[in-house]
Amino acid sequence: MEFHGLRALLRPNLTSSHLIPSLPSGFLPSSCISSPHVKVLKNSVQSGLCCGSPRVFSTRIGLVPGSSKNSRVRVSASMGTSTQVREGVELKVYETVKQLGEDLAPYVADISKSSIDARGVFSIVLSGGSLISTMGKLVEEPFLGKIDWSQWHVFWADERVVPLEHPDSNYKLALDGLLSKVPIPPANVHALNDKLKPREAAEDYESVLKQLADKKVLPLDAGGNYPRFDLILLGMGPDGHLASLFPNHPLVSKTDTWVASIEDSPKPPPERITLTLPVINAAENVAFVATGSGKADKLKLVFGGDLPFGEVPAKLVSPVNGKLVWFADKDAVSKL
Ligand SMILES: O=C1O[C@H](COP(=O)(O)O)[C@@H](O)[C@H](O)[C@H]1O
Repeated sequence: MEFHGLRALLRPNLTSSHLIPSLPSGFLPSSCISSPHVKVLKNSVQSGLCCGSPRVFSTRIGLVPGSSKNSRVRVSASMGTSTQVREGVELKVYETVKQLGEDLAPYVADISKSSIDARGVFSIVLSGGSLISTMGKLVEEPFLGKIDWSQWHVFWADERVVPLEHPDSNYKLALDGLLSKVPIPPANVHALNDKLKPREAAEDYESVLKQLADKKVLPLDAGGNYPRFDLILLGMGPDGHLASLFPNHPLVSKTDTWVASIEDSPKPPPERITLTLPVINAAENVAFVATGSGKADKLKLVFGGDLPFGEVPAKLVSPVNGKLVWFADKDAVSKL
């Protein structure tokens, strides 16, 4: 499918207000965030005057996630800053992975609280890979005691089709690092049916989501087409993939299902299931966690100029009616 046609399909509500306005200073300053590690800068990002940091990363970009083709904006990131790249898209940069984890925990806890206050439940989608190790603070006080874990519903952005106790299982990774340490009702942890082949497993996972949509645990988006998760947490692979949506793979442009299967994943194991891109873009909140120099080349492309569709799948994440936050460490932004 041709790029603009697909983008319109993925972003049916796209209006000019979703596009980057011309920004004289190259970024949209916003009010300060009460975080020990992150400050939103006031027009001083590029000089590196804030936070006493001499190190400034910046890149001239043409098309940030979801922007219009003609938008031009400079993304700058220095240590300890939060830059509003455009309306609804924020980039937070940390000196260390530990500091990133200390900010990720209150971010998740705040969305959990506001979702439970508003709807009585919190739907959170996890990924595998390096993400889980950055979530460790959540199982410590004050978060452990403050979060209403009984209302959490946990899902996966992607899962490897292996037994749930297999070391490659994203479920096992989350169970060992997070879920076994918090009192989430087991019935609210929505894992892959590991007795099924990839295609059947994807269909089964989609039917679980649809049952939860019928029970109003998962609301649908404005068009009634896709589930609207409260929070989707994603990692980005060194090749720019997210979930199990790999560069230039046909699954990147799949829009007719909520969950899809893949049997030729370029990253082992080859058999997986994954949420499709429009489901990710229907979420209320999406956060990427990208750490390490291995992510730097692709992060530069995510915030850089136009690319052929699907070359860097992470670039296509742009919630239609939600917020996107990138949590990155200094190594990941080293090429911005
Ligand atoms: O295979 C996968 O990789 C991505 C990225 O992992 P990372 O270790 O580079 O952060 C992950 O988000 C996905 O869930 C997983 O299945």
